[in-house]
Amino acid sequence: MTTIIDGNDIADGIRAEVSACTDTLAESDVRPGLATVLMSDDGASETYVSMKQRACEETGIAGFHHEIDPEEPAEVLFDRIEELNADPTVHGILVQMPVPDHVDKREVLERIDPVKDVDGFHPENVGRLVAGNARFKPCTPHGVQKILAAEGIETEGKDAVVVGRSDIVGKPMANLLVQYGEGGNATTTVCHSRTQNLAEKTRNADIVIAAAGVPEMIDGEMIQEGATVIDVGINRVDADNEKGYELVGDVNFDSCREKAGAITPVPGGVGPLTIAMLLYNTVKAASIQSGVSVNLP
Ligand SMILES: Nc1nc2c(c(=O)[nH]1)N[C@@H](CN(C=O)c1ccc(C(=O)N[C@@H](CCC(=O)O)C(=O)O)cc1)CN2
Repeated sequence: MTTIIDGNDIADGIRAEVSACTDTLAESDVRPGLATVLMSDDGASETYVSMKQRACEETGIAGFHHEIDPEEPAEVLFDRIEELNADPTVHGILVQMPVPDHVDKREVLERIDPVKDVDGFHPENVGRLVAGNARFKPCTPHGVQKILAAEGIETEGKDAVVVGRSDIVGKPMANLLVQYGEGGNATTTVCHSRTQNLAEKTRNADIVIAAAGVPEMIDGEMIQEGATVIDVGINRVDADNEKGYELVGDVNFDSCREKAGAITPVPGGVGPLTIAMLLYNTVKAASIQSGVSVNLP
């Protein structure tokens, strides 16, 4: 029997833990604050930041939303980041990706104060993650670890294949899987657009994590019987419905669902965890900056 993993259910559990932490912080008059910055008119990005702001409201976090016209020069964004770095009511700063082409993404990430970098993308936080001393684990890969733990899926000694090498998912995911400790100790292969014989690699994997941004690229022929299949892809494809699009993952769900031991759907799989882990990191940032301890599992 294949387990269809319910990401909303797992995310709800984490949100409840976050709410308990905001209650603890409130006893010391600390209210975690998250600033989201959107410099884009992409519909998906607008949806994600409004979901993040709503999630803040629901868990006792103060949300501050900033929009910058995507035509503005990069300096406007850099100045805003500097203001947010200096604002003591803001514990976490998130610049929604992607930013416009004329803005250097790396410079954006480097300008965010690393103790407020709740995405975990600043080079200092990337270095800490690789060194095995993470401050903020990037939200989506951390969410995948939470899914595996919640479903009792062991990673130790298992063969894991990550398909995709993005800074947001692929690279940090592989780094987490090779760390010592729970959710790590996996023999990890990273595949990407130049990988030859991809199916040969994925077919040997106990755990396949698809994060390439290519709709339905992993099909049933590419996985082994009983494999865990985690679909990180969220692609909008044209559809004849009210919205004009539907969401599909990087995994062909129908072709993999019978063969997999466990599989995440899209939507309702990894996506909700991305938001939940952002709240988790925001509470952690508030705890670090205020010196008030919270119980974050
Ligand atoms: N600064 C960042 N930018 C981006 C990140 C990130 O972690 N930090 N990740 C992605 C997108 N993303 C968050 O921003 C994200 C994607 C999907 C979801 C989600 O909950 N998806 C739902 C479906 C939502 C819908 O209806 O469209 C699901 O899968 O069930 C949350 C966050 C890129 N940018």
